[in-house]
Amino acid sequence: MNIPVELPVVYTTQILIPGFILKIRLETLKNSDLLNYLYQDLKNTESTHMIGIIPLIDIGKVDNVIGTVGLIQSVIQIGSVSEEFFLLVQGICRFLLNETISVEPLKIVKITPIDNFKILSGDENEKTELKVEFEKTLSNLITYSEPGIINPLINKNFQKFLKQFPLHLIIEYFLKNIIQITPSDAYEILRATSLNALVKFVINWMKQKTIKENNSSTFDKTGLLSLPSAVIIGSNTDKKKILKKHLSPELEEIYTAIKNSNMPAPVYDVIIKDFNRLLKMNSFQSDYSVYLNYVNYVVNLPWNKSTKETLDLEKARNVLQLEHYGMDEVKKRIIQFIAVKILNPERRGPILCLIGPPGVGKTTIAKAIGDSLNRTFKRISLGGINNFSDIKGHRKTYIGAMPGRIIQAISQAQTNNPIILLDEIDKMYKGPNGDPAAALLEVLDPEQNNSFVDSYVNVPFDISQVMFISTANHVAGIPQTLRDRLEIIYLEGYTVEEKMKIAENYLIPKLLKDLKMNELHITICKNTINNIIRKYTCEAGVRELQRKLEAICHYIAVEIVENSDKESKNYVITPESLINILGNEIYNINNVLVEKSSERVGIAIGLSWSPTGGLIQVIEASKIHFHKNNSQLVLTGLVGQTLRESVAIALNWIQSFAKKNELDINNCCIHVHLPYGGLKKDGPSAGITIVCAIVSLLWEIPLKPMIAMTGEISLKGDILPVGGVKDKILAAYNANLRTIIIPEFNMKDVNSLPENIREDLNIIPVNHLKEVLDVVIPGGLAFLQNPTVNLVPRSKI
Ligand SMILES: Nc1ncnc2c1ncn2[C@@H]1O[C@H](COP(=O)(O)OP(=O)(O)OP(=O)(O)O)[C@@H](O)[C@H]1O
Repeated sequence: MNIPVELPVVYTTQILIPGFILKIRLETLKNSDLLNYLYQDLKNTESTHMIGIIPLIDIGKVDNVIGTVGLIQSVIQIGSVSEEFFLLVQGICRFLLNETISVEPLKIVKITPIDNFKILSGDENEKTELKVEFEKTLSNLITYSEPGIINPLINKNFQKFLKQFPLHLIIEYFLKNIIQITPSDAYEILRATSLNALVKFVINWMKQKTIKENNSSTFDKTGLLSLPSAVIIGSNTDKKKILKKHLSPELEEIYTAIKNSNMPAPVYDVIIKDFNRLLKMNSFQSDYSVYLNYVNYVVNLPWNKSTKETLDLEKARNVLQLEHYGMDEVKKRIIQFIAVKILNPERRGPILCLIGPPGVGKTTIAKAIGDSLNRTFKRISLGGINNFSDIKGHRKTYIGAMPGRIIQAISQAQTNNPIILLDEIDKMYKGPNGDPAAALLEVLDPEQNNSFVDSYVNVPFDISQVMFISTANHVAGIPQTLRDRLEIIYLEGYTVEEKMKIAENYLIPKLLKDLKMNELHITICKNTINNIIRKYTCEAGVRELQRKLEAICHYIAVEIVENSDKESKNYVITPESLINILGNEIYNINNVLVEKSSERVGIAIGLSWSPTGGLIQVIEASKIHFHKNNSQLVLTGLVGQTLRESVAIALNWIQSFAKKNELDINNCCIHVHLPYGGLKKDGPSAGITIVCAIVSLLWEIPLKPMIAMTGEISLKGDILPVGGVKDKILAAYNANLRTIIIPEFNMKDVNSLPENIREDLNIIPVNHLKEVLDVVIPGGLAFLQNPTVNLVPRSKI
């Protein structure tokens, strides 16, 4: 195929690699010139219909920019006037960008195609070494990896497989059929500009998947393993004793493992003693299995096995950038951490703690940190733990004794320097059997953790090389002593726009890959994603959104399977089709109330906070003419004690304010309701919203439209600070509310909002209820104080 030397190029978040097809989503408005060009190009049968696809991460770079020449398979437009269109592009070959020829209307560049992937380069020694390493790593992978990674047919006949096919085809087979390519892998594969580099990539991948990689490589080097010298001297007699006795295959295996374990001398002595005790026991004795399991477990801990860490800023930046949208603060901190480690590899870094609402990517970014450092990743869920032994283990003599979670994670990782994620550190609590937080203190203390003693293992194990990262939803749930050891990074919820980008570029491609669905089967329009976010989810993160997208894919899967003849059909999911797939809209009620708030009296828009992030909480007030208890207030909407008190304070303040302004409100009964009656609500921050709703009702004037508010009130009308302001502002922003009233004390929270959002908002700081009323009442405070200043027509309740 002839590759042109000049090509129009586009930058895309997803990465196209040769031999693969990619569906690219582009905005029509921004890419209208490209669209016109493509239509002309497709009409012209002589033309080759090619464009260059360059990773967005390389935008602005001039040197060493590698892209892929893509053959346009089709241009998909949904409807006649659509905000977006899709390109189906097949990756043909890599290219090196030489120079930019023009920028407008299309970016055209001069390229040099790179197409040398059939043979290895370099001298013969180099080539043989690479081949031998590939074969050895594949053999290790087959022997030690978890089942299912490699096709069983290759497992059986891998020598034949290696002989039968040339190396470049084997590599291609790996890339297309075995490796689950992540975005950062795709970038690395794209930038591998020779067969040698691709082989190295596959070797590295196989090493990561080989559970006992370090174990086998130490065997292979010399075939000999030395014991610590102190033990050799001290253990001669032990050896004799052991050799005298005939060992069962089980014990023989443990003995070999002891010899090869490379454990420190004092530990070796302890274990040999236990092993000897085992030899003296009869296998029918009740203790026998306890000692057998114990010795077996301890011996197989990764005493001297560590993964070779990659400290490469460029690679780390790419992995973090390509696998997660946004999260700049965390990414910046990780890059600093790696830079410090490059300068001083011995330095122990801080323990990062990522705090944020559910589904904002805390766990997955921690995993990406593991990938960027090439360290094994293990997650320990601490949610619900209430026992000291969960962290520190039980003594082996207990019935059903087990090591603690930390040692279990290290044992599973089979390396002494994994990244361990302590997930949900705020959800542990103290139970009758001790405080797990106290045990964690020892784990995280750099002074103590080089000789951490798990009660089950009962000998010191050095966990100082482990990198701990923790996550939590609320800082308040973390015990103070633990909090002091952590470097806290806060993650905010996402805006609708950010969620859309995450859905388009991360969640949908990942889902289709996980479900092994062909990306060509399904097209989810931008408007559809927007509708799902607004009407079917109510969250700060993207977990619910991910579930809804998954539900759509499952729905299409049934269609594809039931109508196998339609397999090549592209299912387009439009906003209208959502009702069939996801059912009725779930979260639109609040939006309706928000929109109606400007037409009716007695409605104010408040902001509340829940563990899932900020929420819009409309508050309604209406008059009822009598109530059976002669009380002045009816309060509904599953409200708690603090909220109840806020309403009482609000009424009290309004009474004195009304009196001063000669309005008699003593003879009416007011009903205050907080919609979503099924959800419990509490807290003091609804104070100002309640006052505004009741004032609007009593003075019979609708509030100015689309103003959201939060703030606690005192009896004298002062506004007190509240919590969760950042999340609340984000919720207001996502609901298209751009004017937000907050307590002046909380203005510091506004600084940590992303700049583009801050600029788009009109945030009004207030100190007193009168300032609030001056903002929300048409005509301002003057209207309330002198109702004859009738600026707007009064409406009826
Ligand atoms: N910025 C982002 N870019 C790409 N994907 C994201 C981003 N944020 C979240 N996700 C995706 O959302 C899903 C949920 O993320 P994750 O499980 O890491 O959330 P979490 O913050 O750890 O939640 P929890 O507090 O409930 O444990 C994952 O599939 C993750 O990949």
